[in-house]
Amino acid sequence: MSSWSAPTCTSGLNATVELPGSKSITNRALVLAALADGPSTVRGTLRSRDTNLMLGALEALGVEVRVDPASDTTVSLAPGPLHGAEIDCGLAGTVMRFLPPLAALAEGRVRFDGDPQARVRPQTTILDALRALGVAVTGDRLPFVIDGTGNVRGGEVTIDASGSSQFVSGLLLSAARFDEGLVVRHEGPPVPSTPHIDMTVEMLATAGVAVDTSEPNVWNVAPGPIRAVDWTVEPDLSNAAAFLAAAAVTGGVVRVPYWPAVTTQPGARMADVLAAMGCTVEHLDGTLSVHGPEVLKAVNLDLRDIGELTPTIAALCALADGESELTGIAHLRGHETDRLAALTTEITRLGGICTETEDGLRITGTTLHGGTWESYADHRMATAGAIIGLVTPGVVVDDIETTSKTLPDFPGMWTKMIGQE
Ligand SMILES: O=C(O)C1=C[C@@H](OP(=O)(O)O)[C@@H](O)[C@H](O)C1
Ligand SMILES: C=C(OP(=O)(O)O)C(=O)O
Repeated sequence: MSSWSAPTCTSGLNATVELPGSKSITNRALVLAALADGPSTVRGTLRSRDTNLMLGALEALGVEVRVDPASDTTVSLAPGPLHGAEIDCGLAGTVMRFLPPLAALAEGRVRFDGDPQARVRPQTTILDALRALGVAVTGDRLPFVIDGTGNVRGGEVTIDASGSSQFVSGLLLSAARFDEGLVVRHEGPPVPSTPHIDMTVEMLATAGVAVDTSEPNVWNVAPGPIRAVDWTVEPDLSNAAAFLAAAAVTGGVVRVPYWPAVTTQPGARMADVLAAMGCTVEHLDGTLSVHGPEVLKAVNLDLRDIGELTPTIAALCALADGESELTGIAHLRGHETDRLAALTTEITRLGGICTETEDGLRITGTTLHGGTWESYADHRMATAGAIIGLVTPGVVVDDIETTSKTLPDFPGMWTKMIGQE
């Protein structure tokens, strides 16, 4: 774990940054390939800790994984009979929530564990759902065990998915392979990150699985095969958000090529957030360009749909002119770390003004000073520290390596962005 002196850049930023593949799309494509009716290829695969853990888990469960020797982002998967395995989830929500339903389709004992911080992330909802469907589950959080019998009855299940959209996505991804398919009903406070559920439904449709979403908060998946697909993964727009934020705080320009015209990725909404904060945003010929303003404007935003962008947006608010209010994000207390507490502590440590509310943050922009910015093993906390450090001399981000959860070389990309004219 090393300390990283965040580089400063107060003027002249003018860079084009190409992002690797989306974590969320990659890990869905890998799961669907593992359950498909034939071999699939995933192109543009993100190769980061979260996606490598997914690949390792699927291989351990009996899927044949072949990485193209000419390009490690091209990965072919051939499904085989699923069997018992030991699965390391690391700190990846997508691994700990997407794989238990798939493990229930394996024949044998599947043991799940992960990082110490993963052991406190919410997990019970999906394990109780599997129990209700007749699956043998031991434990409520990591570590837990699933004794798969090779098939799952399916039917209907009611869950409270207000803690994470991944409970819904995890069930839907495997549901077509359950004997009776599955109807998932949500009852409780609103489900967060619904664009991620749209992503699941859209990718299932591409694989020939129709999900009936005509009733709000109900997802109905008929039983049937999951078709093998050759997937091409879009660039990760939530990771792009941190680089675009660099333009916003420095008054410079950052361009991200291959920005999809239409996407379910919540990161695409960063364009609107940046525009609301006073940036000039242009989407032309597949490239998104952001030109930062002289003074960043404070904002009042409901981030329930796009919660994973919060650390990036909070960093901008800490440097904006006035008081910002970010709401709809109580569930961030169950992310990689308690992000509301972590952001409040770190912004305050650098002289900022940030308080936690019941479901979000209130941040008043001010001039910050240097100091240590703790990452809490959270990739997006680390990148938030880098954003503040661009215009605040003396910011030292601890454990910058934690960015490898979803980006293979964040420090290299960041330095290159600053040096590029
Ligand atoms: O399904 C996914 O790929 C994700 C769903 C969201 O989780 P929550 O609903 O827990 O916020 C998001 O924050 C996470 O980064 C990725
Ligand atoms: C919440 C996040 O990750 P995970 O997939 O581990 O939930 C995130 O990447 O911001």
